[in-house]
Amino acid sequence: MDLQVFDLAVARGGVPVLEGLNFSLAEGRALVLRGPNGSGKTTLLRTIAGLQPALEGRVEGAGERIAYAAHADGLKTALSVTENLSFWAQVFGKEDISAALQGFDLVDLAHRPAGSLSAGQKRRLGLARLMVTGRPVWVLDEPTVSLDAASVALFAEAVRGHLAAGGAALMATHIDLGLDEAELFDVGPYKAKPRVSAQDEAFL
Ligand SMILES: Nc1ncnc2c1ncn2[C@@H]1O[C@H](COP(=O)(O)OP(=O)(O)OP(=O)(O)O)[C@@H](O)[C@H]1O
Repeated sequence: MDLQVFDLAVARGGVPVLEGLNFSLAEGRALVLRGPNGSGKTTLLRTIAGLQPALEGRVEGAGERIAYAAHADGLKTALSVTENLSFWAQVFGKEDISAALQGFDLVDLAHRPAGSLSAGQKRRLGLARLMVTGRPVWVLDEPTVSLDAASVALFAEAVRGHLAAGGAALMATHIDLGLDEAELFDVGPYKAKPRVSAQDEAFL
């Protein structure tokens, strides 16, 4: 099932930021949102993830098919790496966390409390959670923040594996992930519709 966006308009803080968006994302495909700071990528991803309502239009193939990773890591600091992943696996009705531990090079950190990890290690753990959700559509907001080059490569490999298994990924990122198979989607600035007063209307 494709993720599909039809004539979508999204707003942040009550202010429209993007409109007229149409795209679809098929199984096995990745789509990278590009656009300058403040152009509305986060707002779009939040809307697709169901965290805020659309202003106009609709999204299909989302809902419970989505695993969303945002700027906030959402980790439980007192729990170990293993406990964090097991907790999330349970939430999604899964058990096996070994692929996630290995995929994000967390085996040697397995017993460390999440709160004691470095920024990049925390980010790796946050992204590893995607792998234990079993959800097919990964929606990722700036997934590589704090990651070094080796960790970016691990992340790209995890996305590749997800796509190969029939998953899909929609992400906003300013860096080149080296995912040649990813398509690009440029989000443009919102163009406010001209306001026409009743007086002007008389002349139209
Ligand atoms: N909580 C908020 N309340 C009001 N306006 C907000 C809020 N968060 C963001 N905005 C504004 O909404 C617009 C879109 O922001 P958004 O975070 O979606 O952009 P972005 O493309 O993800 O930016 P970046 O590349 O910097 O992460 C910006 O003008 C921003 O200032």
